[in-house]
Amino acid sequence: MAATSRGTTPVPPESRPRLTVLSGPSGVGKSTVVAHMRKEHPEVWLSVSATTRKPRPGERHGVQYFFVSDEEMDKLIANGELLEWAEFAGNRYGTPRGAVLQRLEAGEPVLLEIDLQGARLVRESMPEAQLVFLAPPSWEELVRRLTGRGTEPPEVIERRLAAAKIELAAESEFDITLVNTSVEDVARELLVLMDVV
Ligand SMILES: Nc1nc2c(ncn2[C@@H]2O[C@H](COP(=O)(O)OP(=O)(O)O)[C@@H](O)[C@H]2O)c(=O)[nH]1
Ligand SMILES: Nc1ncnc2c1ncn2[C@@H]1O[C@H](COP(=O)(O)OP(=O)(O)O)[C@@H](O)[C@H]1O
Repeated sequence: MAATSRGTTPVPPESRPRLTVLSGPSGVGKSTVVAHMRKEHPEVWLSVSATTRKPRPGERHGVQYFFVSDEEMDKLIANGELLEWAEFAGNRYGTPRGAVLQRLEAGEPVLLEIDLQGARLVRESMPEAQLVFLAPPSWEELVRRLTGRGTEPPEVIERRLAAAKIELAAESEFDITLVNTSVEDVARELLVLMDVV
């Protein structure tokens, strides 16, 4: 039989790594943990979402997000191009479907960093996905991190903290909770959960 490269041979569904979803309140440290994890394990594929949020200083189109207009987001939704999408604190965010399915089919570990509403939608459409909740060591520490990041004005912080209360109350819907006390520890635990180490 002719040899086929790994990239072109779909891995049978039963031996594919599961899709992993990481959720948790804004400011808990999701991006920090994921960046730490991918520094040592770049093979972990992180989906890049589309968002109508404006870029923060230093954020680049196609890296942290695909920054799209309201009209472009309308089209992505209407054309069924998103695996899930949700409105969070006044902006829309969605996961491009095609890239995620391709990576899973190729047998690569895939990570989505999305909000609670998105995690619930993934649970419905892909029940085999594992849902991981990243929790802060305390409410006070969450407020400190979100405020200390200095990327949002006070009214946006208020909105995100209001969302955080709802998200923290939904922790039990997740398969596992990791408390973000140490970035290194959480990154390692996630790699274990994703079968990468
Ligand atoms: N449902 C959904 N949520 C997303 C997506 N991308 C990002 N989010 C979530 O949207 C929320 C706000 O993200 P962002 O504005 O980048 O703020 P940050 O997470 O506090 O840095 C976070 O909970 C993200 O996990 C997506 O594609 N779908
Ligand atoms: N374990 C931790 N201990 C202390 N500070 C942390 C920790 N994890 C993240 N941070 C800090 O908290 C802030 C929010 O982290 P970030 O990764 O942007 O959160 P999220 O992506 O969940 O919104 C950042 O300033 C980050 O440096």
